[in-house]
Amino acid sequence: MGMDIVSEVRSHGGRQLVCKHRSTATETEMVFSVFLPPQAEQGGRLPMMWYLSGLTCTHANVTEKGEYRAACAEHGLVLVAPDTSPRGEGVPDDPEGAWDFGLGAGFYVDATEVPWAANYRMWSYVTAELAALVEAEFPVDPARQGITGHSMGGHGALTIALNHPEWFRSVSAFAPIVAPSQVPWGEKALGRYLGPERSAWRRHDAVALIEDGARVPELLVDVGEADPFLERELRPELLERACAEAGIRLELRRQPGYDHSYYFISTFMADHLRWHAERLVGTSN
Ligand SMILES: N[C@@H](CCC(=O)N[C@@H](CSC=O)C(=O)NCC(=O)O)C(=O)O
Repeated sequence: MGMDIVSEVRSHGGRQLVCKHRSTATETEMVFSVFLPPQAEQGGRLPMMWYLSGLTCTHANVTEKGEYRAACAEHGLVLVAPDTSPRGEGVPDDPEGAWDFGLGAGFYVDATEVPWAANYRMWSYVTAELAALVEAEFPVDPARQGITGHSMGGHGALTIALNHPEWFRSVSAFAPIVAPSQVPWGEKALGRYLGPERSAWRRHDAVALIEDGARVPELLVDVGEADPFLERELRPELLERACAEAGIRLELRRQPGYDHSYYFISTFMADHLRWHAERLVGTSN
């Protein structure tokens, strides 16, 4: 373990860091960002949020455009934003250079297929390696974690939480891909990373996980009604139906006029963080 701080800036009374480390999961150097709110300077361990990003993103998209720091400082939340794939020399990419697979598109799975399996291990990277590194390096309370994400990262947040509900007290998503097995982005990615046997995809598909019995108590999901990906790739109605049948409390908010961009995400970011803070802050184990 171990990491280097690449940059540090003061913001909202706290510290915005960008860090890098050598990952044993992906066998590459990985970069992530961490916001430490002002409360981190008072000692003690703080509740933390994971933000998982979408296709084409690095840690930088949400760090620069997500507008989360004021809310994190208000509520005393640490926010960690990982990259979305391994990168660097020798890491394979989509053969056609498409933006929905390969670099920037790790889909939060551990690939089993050649040539992806060597580096595309974002499930292990986020859930085990980075989680342990963050706990070792920063004043976070692992008993008070929330998770959110956008689009492919919303898929990651939902599937990680549904596989490990005991790790998270709160789960939300912005415009998530809720059923990758049933949409073009997901069929392409899961087919290539995990192979053609669709039963192996189910633990990486939020709707399939719920159909198979996975449970979280409640979910907050925002989607934009003007999102060009809504009907073909995101399909929130499938999550709505699965949650209704499973008895999961889903607050699905269809936001009129909003698209898929960080203009949408940043509009509702403070609202999500307040919702998480209500479940994370001021409570003990
Ligand atoms: N081709 C475009 C569109 C890619 C895009 O919209 N990416 C989204 C995530 S989509 C699902 O996971 C995104 O977050 N983009 C980054 C941003 O800063 O907006 C492109 O290449 O940009």
